[in-house]
Amino acid sequence: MEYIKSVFDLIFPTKNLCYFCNEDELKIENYICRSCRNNIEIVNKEVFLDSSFISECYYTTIYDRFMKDIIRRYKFNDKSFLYKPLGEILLKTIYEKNLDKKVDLIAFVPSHRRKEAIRGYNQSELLAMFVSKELHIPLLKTLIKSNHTLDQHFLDKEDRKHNLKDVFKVKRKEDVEEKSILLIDDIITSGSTMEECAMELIKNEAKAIFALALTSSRKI
Ligand SMILES: O=P(O)(O)OC[C@H]1O[C@@H](O)[C@H](O)[C@@H]1O
Repeated sequence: MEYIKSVFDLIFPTKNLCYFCNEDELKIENYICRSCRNNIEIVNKEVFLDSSFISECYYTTIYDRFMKDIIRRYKFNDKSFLYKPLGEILLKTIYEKNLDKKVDLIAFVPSHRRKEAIRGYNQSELLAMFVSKELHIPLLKTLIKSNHTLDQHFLDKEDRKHNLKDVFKVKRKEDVEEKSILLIDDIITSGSTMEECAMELIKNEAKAIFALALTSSRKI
């Protein structure tokens, strides 16, 4: 029996490892341990953006020190594999708000190809891919970021709007026409990123945009 367990551990070395804290634990659920699960405050909250392009906008967890650290590691410390537990977390809001019943496509906030080349991945695309696979709803890849811009987190609210003006483009209008789309990002702060993406999708005759982020540092 011990022998079989050792062989199993060799084949699946990360089976009981928490993706967040790396501890070895038996009660791993959705890739994370009980203690890390307890540290995440799921709120499934609606954000009111005063937008003519977004029908509903939500975030899943409170932006506390724990979440801030997880997102920092996911985006800046090469921990792309965190898309799995974070994708599971997003699904909670999707089911709670019935977003899976409301949309035809899953989209993500694109990053500029230069930024993606440096980071090696787009964190929002990985989340959207995970959600698309779980829900069996097609992934939309037609929204692109055509210019390299300053990172939003260096800017104040007013500059965040101007920074992204006209940078998102739909490559093929026929991909979005008459479609209801779930747009995914990691974090909402001012809401400008979601708004600019949604505007481009609606300009290309998408039917409705539902926005969802893991968390929000916006004061509402
Ligand atoms: O546009 P706002 O909501 O202010 O800022 C959020 C964006 O800023 C980036 O760091 C995040 O990845 C997200 O795309």
